[in-house]
Amino acid sequence: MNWFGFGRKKSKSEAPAPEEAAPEQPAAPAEEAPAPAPVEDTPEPVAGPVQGDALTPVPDPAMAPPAPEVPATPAPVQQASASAKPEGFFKRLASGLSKSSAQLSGVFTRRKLDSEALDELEELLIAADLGAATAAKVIDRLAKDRFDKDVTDTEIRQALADVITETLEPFQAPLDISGPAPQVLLFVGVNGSGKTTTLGKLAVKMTREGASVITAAGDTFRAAAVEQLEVWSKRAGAQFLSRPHGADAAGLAYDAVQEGRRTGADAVLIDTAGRLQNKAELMEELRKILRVIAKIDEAAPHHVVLVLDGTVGSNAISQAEAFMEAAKVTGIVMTKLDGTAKGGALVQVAEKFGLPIHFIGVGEGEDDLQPFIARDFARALAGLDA
Ligand SMILES: Nc1nc2c(ncn2[C@@H]2O[C@H](COP(=O)(O)OP(=O)(O)OP(=O)(O)O)[C@@H](O)[C@H]2O)c(=O)[nH]1
Repeated sequence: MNWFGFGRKKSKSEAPAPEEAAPEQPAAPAEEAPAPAPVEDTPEPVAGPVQGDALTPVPDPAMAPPAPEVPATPAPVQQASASAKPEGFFKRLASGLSKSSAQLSGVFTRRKLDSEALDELEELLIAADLGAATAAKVIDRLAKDRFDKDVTDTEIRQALADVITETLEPFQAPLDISGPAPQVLLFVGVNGSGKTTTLGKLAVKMTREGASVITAAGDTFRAAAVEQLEVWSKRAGAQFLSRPHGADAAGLAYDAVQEGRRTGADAVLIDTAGRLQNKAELMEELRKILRVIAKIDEAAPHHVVLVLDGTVGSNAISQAEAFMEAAKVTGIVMTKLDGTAKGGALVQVAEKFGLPIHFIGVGEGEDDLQPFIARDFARALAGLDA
């Protein structure tokens, strides 16, 4: 299954190698893409003191997830591949979501489905971050079919899985990068949500499927993020672009898209900062990146992927709202579903925003980014077998 939609590996004639493409495909025409750097958007001041401020937590609660761990480098390659091989796809998903499914198992102690049992069940579903609407649907379904009857644990889990599947199926969508090359993907989200890791994992998946990929370390304020992306890019065999610490991220994004055109790359993946001095500044930086990229290709970025931290539960909604306004988000990846009992929040996010869900993260390794399949997610969340 190809989850990127860019089809088979391109032949040389379809996707010229960098050396072949360069002379024929210079930078875009001057009126479309002013060279050498974006002109209207002057680089932001990046004086030394900014560094300290840039790392200061944002006061807005919607923008600040609870103290994420952000190591300087991604998980070692050996760890990633060792954890990837032995288990099947569903087993890995189920083990990733085990904390969330365990959270729901407190539900299934009663045998007779009377009003009290239904109320208790509803409360537990809401506490598991599934949201009131989904909880009510599960309760309605059970009440309709099984009220005052004995129910088994499996029957309740099945009803839950069915409702979640029906709710999420419309949002199951591969990341389609089959459009004109280079497809430009911008990764946005609060700091620590997993943007850099997700971008790295995607770069690995894409290059494995035969795509030529450029990565751009647009989080120029966090040195570790740049190093982290460089490691992932080497692992993926992707071309990596960065700029000195504190440099203008929009300028880097511009260069990356130009480079993608010049080399005939399939995809340009641009990381962004999750935290600047404040939320307004972060959003302005994102808008600036969008403006600058559009000077080269008005259809770019083709995808704005919002990376949400699954461990924050329903707070993911307020995080998403902030980015929705500034960045015209086109799809969602929810990460860290392995480390949380709040995986049910994905259902709320989907219902609220109605955006495609491309992938979910169930670990730090390169194979821990799984295509989002509603039925599998629902069954794993409900603690059922594949
Ligand atoms: N357990 C687990 N950890 C993850 C997952 N995705 C990312 N992480 C970890 O979460 C931490 C933060 O990830 P990053 O990719 O650095 O987050 P970021 O959004 O780029 O952060 P900033 O650069 O500060 O904006 C790292 O330790 C990642 O390894 C996941 O699906 N599961």
